[in-house]
Amino acid sequence: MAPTLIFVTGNANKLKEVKAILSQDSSPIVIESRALDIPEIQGTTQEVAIAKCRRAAELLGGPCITEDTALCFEAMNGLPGPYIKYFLADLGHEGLNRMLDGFPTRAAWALCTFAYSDGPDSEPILFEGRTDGSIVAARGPGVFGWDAVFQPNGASLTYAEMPADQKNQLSHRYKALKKLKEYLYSKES
Ligand SMILES: O=c1nc[nH]c2c1ncn2[C@H]1C[C@H](O)[C@@H](COP(=O)(O)OP(=O)(O)OP(=O)(O)O)O1
Ligand SMILES: [Mg+2]
Repeated sequence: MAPTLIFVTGNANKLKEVKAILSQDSSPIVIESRALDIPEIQGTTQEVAIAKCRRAAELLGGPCITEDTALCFEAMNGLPGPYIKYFLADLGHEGLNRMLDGFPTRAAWALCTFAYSDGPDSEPILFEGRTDGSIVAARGPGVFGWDAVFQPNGASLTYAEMPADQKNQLSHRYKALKKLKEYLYSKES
């Protein structure tokens, strides 16, 4: 039996991608979503992910997964990282590009951290996926976050320009979800 998991997120685009990535598999994990507004602390990506998942498990009173996405600029030692949501909201695509003007590199990486908790009394476990690329002038539809300004290494398209299946085969989210899936299946057997 494929496990049913509650994915706590307020982001409809994340949910859509997670469902699409899971459906690439023959025995998919079934996701049910819950949009709870959970405050996010400051700290490393791991600290932010653990605190959010722990709180989600407390609120639900049972097992759940959460996901945190960071966008890290090499020129800034990994910042904005987990704070990218606020940088994007205030600066937009153009402002993110301008942040890197005058720096020697526009290299960046997208980092996805899934957290799994067995319930309110367990410590969340983390699964990370990273895709390296660079920050470019926006190309493609501005539907999902910073997709239009992130071009993975080796690709000629930004995340936003790629067909969904292409992004879902190389993305930070795909790589992290693969590790989570392996963990859940090994736990079952
Ligand atoms: O693949 C992605 N491609 C482009 N943009 C993305 C992606 N994944 C997350 N994003 C954006 C959403 C938010 O502006 C920030 C992450 O913040 P983050 O706290 O993880 O997401 P969120 O608050 O929207 O949803 P949640 O309720 O799951 O915390 O980067
Ligand atoms: Mg969030």
